[in-house]
Amino acid sequence: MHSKSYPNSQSSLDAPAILSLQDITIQRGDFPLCERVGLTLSSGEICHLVGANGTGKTTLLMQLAGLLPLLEGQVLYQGQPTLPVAPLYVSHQLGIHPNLTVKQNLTFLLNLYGIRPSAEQIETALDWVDLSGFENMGSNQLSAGQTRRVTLARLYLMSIQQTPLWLLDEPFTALDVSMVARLQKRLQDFANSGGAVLMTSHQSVEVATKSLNLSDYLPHYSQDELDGLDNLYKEALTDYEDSPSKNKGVL
Ligand SMILES: Nc1ncnc2c1ncn2[C@@H]1O[C@H](COP(=O)(O)OP(=O)(O)OP(=O)(O)O)[C@@H](O)[C@H]1O
Repeated sequence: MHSKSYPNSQSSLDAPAILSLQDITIQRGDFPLCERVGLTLSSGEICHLVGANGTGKTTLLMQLAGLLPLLEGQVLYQGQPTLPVAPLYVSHQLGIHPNLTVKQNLTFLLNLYGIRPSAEQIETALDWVDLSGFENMGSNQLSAGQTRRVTLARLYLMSIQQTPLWLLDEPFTALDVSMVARLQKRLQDFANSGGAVLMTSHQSVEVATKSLNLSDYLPHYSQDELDGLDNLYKEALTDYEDSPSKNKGVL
C-alpha cells in the first residue's frame, strides 16, 4: 500500500490548501500517539489515512472535527484557523438513532449541515444507497451494512456549498463491493467539484490521490524517558509482590 503511486494528484498552486497540518500532535489524554504530523490537502485531493490499529487515525479525524482538543501544532483550513463552515465528519460509530426511522435519521444528519431535504431528495438519496422503500422503517431493524448506508446517503446530497472538506472514518466498513465502488465514484465527483477528502480505511482506496501513514510519526522516547517508564513498572511490580491482595488488579 505504501509504495502506491498517486498519478491523479491535482493540487492547485493558487488557492490555499483546504487543509494544512503543520507539526501537529495526535493525542488522547496525556500521551501523544503521533508527533510532528504534517499534511497538505488541496482542492481535488483524496487522502487515504493509514496506520496500524491504535496509531491514532480516528483520534486525528476527531481532533480535526473539533471533538477532541488539538494541543500542539497548527491546523489551517483554507489558510484560516477555522473553516467558515464545519467539515463533514462521518464517524465510524455512525450516529444513527435506533428509535428513529430511516427517513428521520437521514433528515437529522442533513439538518446538522443546514440542509432541509425535500421528500424527493430523501427518496433519491436512499435510492442511491439501494434503500428505496425503507423510509419509514425503524433503524433498529437494519443490518450493519444498511445502517452504514443510511449514514452515507447524506453524501449524495452534500456538495462543496455545504462544506469543502469531508472527514470520513472507515466509510467502507460493512459495505458490499458494489456500494464501495459507488461510494468511491461519489468521493471522486466531490473532489472533482473542488472538495477534499481525508479518510481512513483498512481496504484499498482506488480513488485516493495521496496517503498519510501515521506509523511514520510514532513518538520517539529518549533513553532517559524509557528508563523512567521502566523504573515505574519495576516499582509497581515490587509493590504488587510485597502485597498482592492489597494491590489486586493493579498489574
Ligand atoms: N474513548 C477512548 N478513550 C481513551 N482512549 C481511547 C479511546 N478510544 C481510543 N483510545 C486510545 O487511543 C489510541 C488511538 O485510537 P484510535 O481509535 O485513534 O486509533 P485508530 O488508528 O483509529 O485505530 P483502528 O485502526 O483500530 O481504528 C488507542 O491506543 C486507543 O487505546
